[in-house]
Amino acid sequence: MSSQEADSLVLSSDPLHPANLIPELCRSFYQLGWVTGTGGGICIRVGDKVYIAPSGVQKERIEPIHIFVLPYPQAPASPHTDRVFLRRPALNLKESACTPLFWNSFDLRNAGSCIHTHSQHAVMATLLWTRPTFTISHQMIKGVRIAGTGNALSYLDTLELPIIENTPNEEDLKDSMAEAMIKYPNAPGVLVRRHGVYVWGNDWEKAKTQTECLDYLFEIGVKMKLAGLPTVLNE
Ligand SMILES: CSCCC(=O)C(=O)COP(=O)(O)O
Ligand SMILES: [Zn+2]
Repeated sequence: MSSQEADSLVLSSDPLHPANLIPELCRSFYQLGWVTGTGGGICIRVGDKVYIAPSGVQKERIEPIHIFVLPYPQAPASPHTDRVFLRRPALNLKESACTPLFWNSFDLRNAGSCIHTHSQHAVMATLLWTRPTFTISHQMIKGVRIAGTGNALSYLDTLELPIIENTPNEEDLKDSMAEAMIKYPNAPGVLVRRHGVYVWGNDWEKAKTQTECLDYLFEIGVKMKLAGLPTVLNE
């Protein structure tokens, strides 16, 4: 593929093209405090193409020409096997370090999008819930989907979200995230202690609304815990 053809994968006048959406969504996530200080982000998969932002850059200033495009599926990359790209930015950029974790959402949940936030609500939740899961019930948040079923969590259900331990080694985080996703098939996301959360959806809209719902529940859950209130009734 020529570099002109490769660039055409990220240049579109359609505002809903993933290469236009990722910069726009990252700007709004920055306003929410989800991608402060370069961490966090979103990837979008449309069929056999995955669109990913660069690593370690101000996420609120990304432009379409900064977006990486990878084929899906592809053999898992390791330090010894290079990742395959359909398009790389001309600048000296590297794809998001979250790429292996985003891949978990495609491989294990057939996701069309995955969001990673460093929201302080998520981080506080991982500090106040010392067990391996965050739990909350009896909240009028109707948008939380039970992964795999598409059904919404009801007022009476208890949301249980796994918390994995953070590690400086992203390969370890990939494996423990995958283990948590297998152990908690209904969970719509995975919290990472002292770090943030990964949330996925069938498409970017669902990943975004899931993340909004979960962030609301983290925030209110943290406030309830700090006020000495139980977050799960009849526990
Ligand atoms: C184990 S993933 C470590 C990277 C991370 O958590 C993060 O938020 C960095 O994101 P980037 O897209 O800037 O590589
Ligand atoms: Zn992170």
